Amino acid sequence: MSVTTDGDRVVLTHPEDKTSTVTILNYGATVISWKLKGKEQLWLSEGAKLDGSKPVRGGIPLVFPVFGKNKTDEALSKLPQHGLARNSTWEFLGQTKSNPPTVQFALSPEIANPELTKVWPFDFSLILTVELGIDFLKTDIEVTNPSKTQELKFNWLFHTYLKTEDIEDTFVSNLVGMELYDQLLQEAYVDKHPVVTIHEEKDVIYRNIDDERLIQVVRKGEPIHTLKRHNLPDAVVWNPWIAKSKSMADFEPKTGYQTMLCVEPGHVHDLITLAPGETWSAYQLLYRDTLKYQAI
Ligand SMILES: O=P(O)(O)OC[C@H]1O[C@@H](O)[C@H](O)[C@@H](O)[C@@H]1O
Repeated sequence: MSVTTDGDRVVLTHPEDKTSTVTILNYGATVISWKLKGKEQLWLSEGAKLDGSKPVRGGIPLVFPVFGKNKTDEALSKLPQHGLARNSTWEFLGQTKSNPPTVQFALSPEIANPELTKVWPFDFSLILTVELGIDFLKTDIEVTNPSKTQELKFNWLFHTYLKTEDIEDTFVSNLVGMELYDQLLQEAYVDKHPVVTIHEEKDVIYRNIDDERLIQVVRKGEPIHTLKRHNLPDAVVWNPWIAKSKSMADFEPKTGYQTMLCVEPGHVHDLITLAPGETWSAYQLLYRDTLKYQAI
């Protein structure tokens, strides 16, 4: 059986390779594990709450309708950091394909976290599609504005926590020449470094990255993760490092920053606006590839 439901979660197993699996929590429709030939690809805090009491610390939390804290849009500014998708229980719609195993989840105001839809009273329909390839994981999102009268303004971001054996031997490539906004320095500049290395807290938003750039996480010359994006022009690179890790109660072990890196594809540099009845879609594709250094 390539798809099984087990209480609060759904597990996909690839029919041609039982060691490739993905586990999705109904809460937040959060991917909490992706094993590629038995090897875990995602980082999940040992202190992550999986009971719906707070967003999952790790895996692939979903960020909608706001990235971070919005300070300008009257309604969005009332939502907590990163919005309501990751702290609402989504509806499991079922399996759409058996090979590669593919499932869908849905979220709408009728079932979203009522505390949050109260402060952000907009109609929306989200469909998340998760496809487990034998050597890839694809997460697709479709956002529809069902309203007949109101525009829908939102951000979208896949808050992907990637695993690495050692962050100090790891770099991110193919972002050279891209403009970024450094959330710690609170300034924007063009990144001229050939690769992105992590040796302190890193919290930067790369903006308007060329679609054809494959973002690669490389450890000791080996590309351990390759990220292909569609309709997601921005990417956050985040590592909390020592002090920030200590400040997050659900970030465990406290040395966990040494074995994780968030590379978060999204549309966050401005708000997407959907007219009544319009739909927007995007995907992230995580897979193994050879080294593709694109100094475009
Ligand atoms: O603790 P949260 O709400 O999951 O956010 C974690 C991090 O998420 C990142 O996307 C942000 O750029 C960081 O600023 C933030 O600290």
